[in-house]
Amino acid sequence: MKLIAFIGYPLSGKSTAGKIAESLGIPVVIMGDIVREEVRKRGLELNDENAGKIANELREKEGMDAIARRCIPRIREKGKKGIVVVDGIRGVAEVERFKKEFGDDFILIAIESDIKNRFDRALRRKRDDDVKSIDELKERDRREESWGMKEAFDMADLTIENNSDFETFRSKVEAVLKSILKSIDVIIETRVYPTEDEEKVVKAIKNFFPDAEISIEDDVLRARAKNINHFRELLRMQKILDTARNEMLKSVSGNEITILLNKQTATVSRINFVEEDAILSPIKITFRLYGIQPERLIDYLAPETRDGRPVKELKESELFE
Ligand SMILES: Nc1ncnc2c1ncn2[C@@H]1O[C@H](COP(=O)(O)OP(=O)(O)OP(=O)(O)O)[C@@H](O)[C@H]1O
Repeated sequence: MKLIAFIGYPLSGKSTAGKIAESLGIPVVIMGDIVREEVRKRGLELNDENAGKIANELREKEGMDAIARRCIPRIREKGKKGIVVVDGIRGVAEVERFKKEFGDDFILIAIESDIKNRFDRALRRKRDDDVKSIDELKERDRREESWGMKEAFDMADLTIENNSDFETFRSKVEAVLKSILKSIDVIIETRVYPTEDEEKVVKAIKNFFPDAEISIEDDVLRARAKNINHFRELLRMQKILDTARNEMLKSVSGNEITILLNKQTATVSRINFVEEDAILSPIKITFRLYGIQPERLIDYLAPETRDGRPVKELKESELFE
């Protein structure tokens, strides 16, 4: 499952982005709910002062990532549909906790908004606890920075600007969320034996997926890629669409397609499907799909053929529409 979080200075538009996500049917876990529930559980009156106190107490007793940790079971429960937004990240410890728990499936989106725009919004919103002057807002920015907000902001995977009107913001957030909702992650894994040349194996992976981000640890190479078009091109050049189609059709499991490829031929850009290889570990490639039917990806990568030619070619835009 994918976990998305928005981070930004006060009044930048984080909750608004969460509401836009909700309007697309994406479940949202609100970190503040954890605090509010704790306030209620202790029989205290539910107000900002008590919420602040309890939040600080939880962080003091259980660590700066206390609230993030308590959110995880709820996120997993709501994440059965494949995607969840978590609203309310404040500090770097929370970002690190989610990164540790969800790895590359955690996507941090920064919302950038000028102080002047944020202050104008405070004046318009008039919530009791909203700032009354720009100096007060600067003070709040500093308080959030003391929790590591700036470091967290700098760790974001992407940034959305919110310095214009609401409709502009909505369309930007929707576009980003839709691209995450309908997406393909290529997850690659293979063993690198001490007798093998590490560089050669890395090259083999890049031959298929040039955008792969690769790491090697304890003799295991792991990589992630997004772009499948070079691989698709190779299937055509090698004229192995039928084989590829059959291999992939029999390897569908839920929202994943997993294939095994020969590592040695990969070093010369040749795609060879293999069963489990006893001597050299094959390259295991998993296409993990979000919002896309596996059969549709197979139609895109390796369409049915007649007389050696594709019966119908899908465009990339049709894959994601
Ligand atoms: N582009 C925009 N145009 C007009 N109003 C906006 C825009 N973006 C946000 N707002 C308004 O600004 C206010 C602050 O937005 P929001 O509550 O989403 O910010 P936040 O980052 O969650 O704030 P906080 O850190 O204080 O919780 C809200 O009243 C929201 O409706």
